[in-house]
Amino acid sequence: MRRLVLIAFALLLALLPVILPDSAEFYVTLANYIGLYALVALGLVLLTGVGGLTSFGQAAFVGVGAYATAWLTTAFGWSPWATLAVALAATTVVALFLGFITLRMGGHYLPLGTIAWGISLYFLFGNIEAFGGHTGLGGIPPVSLFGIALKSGREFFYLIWIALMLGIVATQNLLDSRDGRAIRALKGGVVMAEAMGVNTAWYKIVIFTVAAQFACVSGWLYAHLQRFVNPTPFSLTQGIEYLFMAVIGGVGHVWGALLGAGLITILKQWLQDLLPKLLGQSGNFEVIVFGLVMIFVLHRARDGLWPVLLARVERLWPALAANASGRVAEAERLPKREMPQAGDTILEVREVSKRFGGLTANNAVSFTVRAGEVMALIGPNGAGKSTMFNCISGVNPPTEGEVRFLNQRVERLESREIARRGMSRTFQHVRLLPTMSVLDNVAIGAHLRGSRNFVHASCRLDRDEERRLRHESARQIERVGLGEHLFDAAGSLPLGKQRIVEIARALAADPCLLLLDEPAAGLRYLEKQALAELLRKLRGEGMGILLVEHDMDFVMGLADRVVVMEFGEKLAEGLPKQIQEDPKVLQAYLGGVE
Ligand SMILES: Nc1ncnc2c1ncn2[C@@H]1O[C@H](COP(=O)(O)OP(=O)(O)OP(=O)(O)O)[C@@H](O)[C@H]1O
Repeated sequence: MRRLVLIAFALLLALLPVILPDSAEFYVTLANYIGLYALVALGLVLLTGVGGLTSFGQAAFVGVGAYATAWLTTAFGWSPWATLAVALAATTVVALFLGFITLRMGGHYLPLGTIAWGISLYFLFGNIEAFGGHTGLGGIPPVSLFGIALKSGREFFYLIWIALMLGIVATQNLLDSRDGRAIRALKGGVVMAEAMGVNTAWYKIVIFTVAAQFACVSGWLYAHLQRFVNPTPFSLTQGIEYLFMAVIGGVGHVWGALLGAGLITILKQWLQDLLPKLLGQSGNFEVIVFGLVMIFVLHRARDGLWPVLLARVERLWPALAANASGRVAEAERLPKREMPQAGDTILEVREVSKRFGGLTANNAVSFTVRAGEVMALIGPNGAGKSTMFNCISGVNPPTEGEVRFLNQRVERLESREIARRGMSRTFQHVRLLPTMSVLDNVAIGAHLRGSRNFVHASCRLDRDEERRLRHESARQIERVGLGEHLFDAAGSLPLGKQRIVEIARALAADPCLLLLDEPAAGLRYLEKQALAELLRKLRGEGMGILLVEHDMDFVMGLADRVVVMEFGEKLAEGLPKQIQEDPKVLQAYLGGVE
């Protein structure tokens, strides 16, 4: 049904310039500007809405696209299509340069950084003599398509809206892929994604560059529509307006870009006409009202208007609602990693210490884990167990000591590099992406088992691999007993089940060493038994399992060996029975447990 609505929308768009009379030229112009703005806002939906990276500087990239073509076509007589390629290349270079500098900054430094380069580029356009200074450049030739020069707004309409629709489809495809899951993890899930092997810095650069290129195409189109450019439309004010469009439309929703651009463009135009008449004097009153409307909308609909609108429409017309249950298609199994021999030492922790300022969370701790065994790390609260997990998995490297995984030192490697070698983990404080389905969350675990990149994803050339990744993820979810929750939002499950989803995610990586941080917390008796059964099975398949757990019955019934920690130090190590009888352990930790 959704497809039908889209086709109807596309038909309506295609007919618009034909059915509008000559007297309605204004509406064609308005539609052209909405299309141009929506293209920039689309980039911001990806960058800010989905990726969580706020940019006020997109107007500057619009300027790069506009000035590149204005200058090259007027000064050197280049064809506009050649300048498009150059403009995109120039934007990529500028975006990579600015991205490398600014994307490292967290918190409010990133938006400030984007403001800084937004202003710099704006003044650069105004101060380069070849660009006509603040007066600008005129005489830009029209774009020709199949020998037809697109001189009128009506002709140009098609070029703008085809570019926008292609952008929307490509962005939607991208978000619905392996790379899309990685991008969606950027907002609030960086540590988890890195531990699953995702190179988050790379994906930040990718979305930054893609958003810049959408802006550049918009600028290129703008220059050939107007046939004249000056720096004004590329100022910081316009950059802020683009951000408003994305936020008001619906930050995380691709169609929100179009809604936001449409609403803001029409509202501004309407207010510009209406307010001077109402107030009886001219002035920029629309800016004041516009600001107040923005605050009101942001207050009432934090995720923007698209989700609100969609929910309303779906209530009135239920057939339009997306099918949340979906289906996981059969697919060929992904190749499996070769497992080490059962009994081989796969992890060796040697004299590992971790200090946080004056606090020593781990002090010269050593132990090993073998393939095909369950090693439990136990100890009272604050003993340093989770810190040890972070040292081993590269999330927070040790201050001193060595961690050897599969006979190679890994203590200075990034967590994604360690994940690539076959270590996978869960977190004590569950790190799922709550609005994403259980299936999508688990598929992040399988990230390293795919190789198709964002270009393949945008063009839908990744479907075969994607089917295999989803099939494998569904298999792991079934395996941990959550088959009926495949399409539920991960955040809607009880905490105990969310922990199990984390185990499925870790298993989707096909690890040879599994690090589980309190997997049984929040589980009922039968669920714990099922979990213990699963872990025994994995052990039987040759997997090494390192387990932090407070439930002593669970640990003692499952573990092959136990390491006890207290105050950051190793207190004891041995078989569960030895540990249970060790007087030091009984006194310091187990106390009443017989
Ligand atoms: N990032 C950090 N910065 C400063 N101190 C930290 C940090 N992480 C852990 N600590 C401290 O290190 C000590 C060990 O904490 P850790 O979480 O490793 O213990 P734990 O054995 O896992 O405890 P629990 O069973 O309660 O999870 C605690 O005193 C904790 O406050």
